[in-house]
Amino acid sequence: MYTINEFESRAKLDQALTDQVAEILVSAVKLKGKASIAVSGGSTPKGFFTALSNMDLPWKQITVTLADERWVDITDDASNTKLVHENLLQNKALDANFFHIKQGDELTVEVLSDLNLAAGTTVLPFDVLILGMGEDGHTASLFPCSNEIHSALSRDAAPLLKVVPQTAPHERITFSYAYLAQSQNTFLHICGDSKKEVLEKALADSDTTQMPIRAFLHHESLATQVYWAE
Ligand SMILES: O=C(O)[C@H](O)[C@@H](O)[C@H](O)[C@H](O)COP(=O)(O)O
Repeated sequence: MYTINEFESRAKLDQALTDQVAEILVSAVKLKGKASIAVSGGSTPKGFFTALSNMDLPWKQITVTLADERWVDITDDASNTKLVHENLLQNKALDANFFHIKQGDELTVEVLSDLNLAAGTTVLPFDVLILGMGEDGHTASLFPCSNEIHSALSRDAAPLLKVVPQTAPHERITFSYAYLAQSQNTFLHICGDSKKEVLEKALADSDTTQMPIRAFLHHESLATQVYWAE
């Protein structure tokens, strides 16, 4: 299930999402002594990252990680790790912890196994998950065009998987649907009229392998909060 929140501007969306996420993270730290947030890459979240980085939160008790990553060097402009370090882990968020899902050069079975073990004990389940969405209805690196989509959407998937999209560059590592869907608070952050049309298409049908974002929108108990501005 889902709710749709529309905003007059991207700046107003960024601030509203920041306020909501900040409240959740503070409550989680008060309750558990720690909190975790998984964010997505792409061009949409930069304003949100900057706004959140300026919030006075208990950042030393908060771990930031990625819903997915391109398997490129973390100095590469395509790296989501680079994007997050340059836009979110700045200002007051400099003290936040970061869980690297890109480690080493090769995405081997051993690397995946180590990462799955580490993720299970440090960041899962996420207190906050920020999803984006591509024009093809992909989210995180759950790509409809990939050969791995069925396993990435299966309920018994491992936390982290390797995905090779056919219509987007780079090998990817992504958290699987089964683990992303355990997040305590899930937000879909999208902007622009074309993304609104993609959302309407996703809501109009249920085939999740065609549009993986549907697995979150049509989930029987997961309340995905859609934040949209033009
Ligand atoms: O690694 C990635 O690219 C993201 O995780 C991906 O899922 C992104 O959120 C969408 O492709 C939307 O990207 P834009 O915000 O650039 O439209």
